[in-house]
Amino acid sequence: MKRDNYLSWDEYFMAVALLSAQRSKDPNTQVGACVANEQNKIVGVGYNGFPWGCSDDEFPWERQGEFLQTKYPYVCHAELNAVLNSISTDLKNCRIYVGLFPCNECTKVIIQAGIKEIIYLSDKYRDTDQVRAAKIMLDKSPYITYRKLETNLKQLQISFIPPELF
Ligand SMILES: O=c1ccn([C@H]2C[C@H](O)[C@@H](COP(=O)(O)O)O2)c(=O)[nH]1
Ligand SMILES: [Zn+2]
Repeated sequence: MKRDNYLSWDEYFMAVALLSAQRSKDPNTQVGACVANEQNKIVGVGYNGFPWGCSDDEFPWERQGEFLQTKYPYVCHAELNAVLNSISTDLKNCRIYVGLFPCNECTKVIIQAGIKEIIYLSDKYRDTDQVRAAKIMLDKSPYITYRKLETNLKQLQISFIPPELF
């Protein structure tokens, strides 16, 4: 008989997004994104980080202070990276799984890429103008929907210890 406690597709893709977020060097918010196509194949993943060649050790991770001395003008958002890292430029009918509700800039990228659904976990910035603007666009566009991930999972444990050593 097959196992019954396997991950659903939604849980699996969100777990990939959350695992990708673990690559982020952002000390405050680590965001991951995973794009899946209609065949449930992963076609792109990404996390928030500085652009290629911009050193994690040289660029600022500060949140406050003079704008150019903060991370905000430099960091590439997870969703942008997932779309840019994808194997195709046409993501029509794909879904994007994100740990954090996308900002307005990422939302524009997601809509323009042809992605049809956003599945998110946290909406911690719901009261910001960026997320409000994102939702205004999403609510107007007939081509895309969004929903919060429904799951009973609280956490997922991954062990690097081979089962025979338990
Ligand atoms: O749509 C989004 C919004 C934000 N991010 C990234 C950008 C930053 O690295 C962090 C947010 O930092 P705070 O310290 O929480 O302001 O999240 C993203 O990847 N996608
Ligand atoms: Zn964004």
